[in-house]
Amino acid sequence: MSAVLSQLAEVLEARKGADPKESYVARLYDKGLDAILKKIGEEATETVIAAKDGDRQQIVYETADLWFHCLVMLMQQGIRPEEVLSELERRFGLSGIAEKAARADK
Ligand SMILES: N=c1c2ncn([C@@H]3O[C@H](COP(=O)(O)OP(=O)(O)OP(=O)(O)O)[C@@H](O)[C@H]3O)c2ncn1[C@@H]1O[C@H](COP(=O)(O)O)[C@@H](O)[C@H]1O
Repeated sequence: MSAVLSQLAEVLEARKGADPKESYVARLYDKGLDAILKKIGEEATETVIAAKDGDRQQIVYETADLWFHCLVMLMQQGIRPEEVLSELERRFGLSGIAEKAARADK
């Protein structure tokens, strides 16, 4: 999971120097932050609609679109996905659940 995000982040970083005519991501960077944020808003709405409809396949598809556009925003802001994953790990650690799970494994 984190490997996919890291590898995709590398591709998104490389797209900063790509031709907007040939790359969707380069086109988004070229349009700027507002265009990226607009896509996040649209994909979030589409995810909500898919969940309300209870359409399992569509929920997965739209959530992937939402996560992807959030990743584009992070990279545009110079933030690596690992920073977000570390924050989630930190919260998980704080909750004590990780520790309990590790003890149960022994
Ligand atoms: N994971 C994705 C990915 N997920 C979604 N999308 C694009 O996000 C858009 C989703 O928007 P919509 O559903 O609203 O569809 P749309 O009407 O075509 O969108 P707009 O043109 O209106 O923005 C589509 O154009 C999808 O192709 C993605 N585009 C690219 N990637 C990855 O990013 C990498 C770099 O992409 P390029 O920059 O195109 O080479 C690729 O190798 C892929 O792995």
